[in-house]
Amino acid sequence: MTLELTGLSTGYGRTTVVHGVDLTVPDGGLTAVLGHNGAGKTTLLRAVLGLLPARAGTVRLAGTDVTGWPPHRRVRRGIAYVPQGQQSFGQLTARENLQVVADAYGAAGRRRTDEALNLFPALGPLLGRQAGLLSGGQRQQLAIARALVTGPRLLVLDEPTEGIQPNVVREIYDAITDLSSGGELSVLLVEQHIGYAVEHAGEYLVMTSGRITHRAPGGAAAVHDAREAMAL
Ligand SMILES: Nc1ncnc2c1ncn2[C@@H]1O[C@H](COP(=O)(O)OP(=O)(O)OP(=O)(O)O)[C@@H](O)[C@H]1O
Repeated sequence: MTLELTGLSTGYGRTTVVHGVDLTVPDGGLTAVLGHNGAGKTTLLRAVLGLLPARAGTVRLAGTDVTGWPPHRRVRRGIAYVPQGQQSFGQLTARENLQVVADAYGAAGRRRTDEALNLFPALGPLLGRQAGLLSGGQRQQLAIARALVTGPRLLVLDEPTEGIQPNVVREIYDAITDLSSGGELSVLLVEQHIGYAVEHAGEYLVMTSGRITHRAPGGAAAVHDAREAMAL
């Protein structure tokens, strides 16, 4: 599902944090937003989800202007959001974390649970373990798997590899790439760590102090330029 932001501004109280952002995630595409701490990346995602109102500009999903829509309506339209910090229900097992979502979707939920577990095979042996006892990387995989059980058409990921060891980062990116290359799911990704994100992105954007200061096609050859743009 395409996402198009035009001139999007948002913020908190009297402070505008995100200024006039133009961004597109094409159908089945992966767009990455890079930026240092405090650049406004999470704030941008909150406006995409409708958790913060737009102060200017528009948010379009599959061509529909959803700028005034509340979050639950956007979710019904097909957005799934995985916030920063590998959140899960810590007291529940990994299996129960998936089930609470799957139950709302009946047979489709069960089928999508199986698909998500195929995508993250490391979770299989851990299903009986309390989510709070999983490692950060395992919890992140569980959080993405749970989002997938909703059957999204646009997956919004906030720093999915923060604090996660490199081999697990690779597993997570392999899964994300599998998903977006299937053509049915679009991905909007926020990252501080550049390598994998730029390599896998169709387009990447650098955000500095709430503004997009650089944008270019992604790919392995683009990683060097992205690092330079981030260093400016
Ligand atoms: N709930 C809030 N109320 C007021 N200001 C906030 C709130 N959340 C974030 N901010 C401010 O908005 C600015 C952007 O924060 P944001 O979390 O969007 O940055 P970020 O690029 O996602 O950073 P990080 O990479 O550290 O997560 C910061 O100056 C931050 O202090």
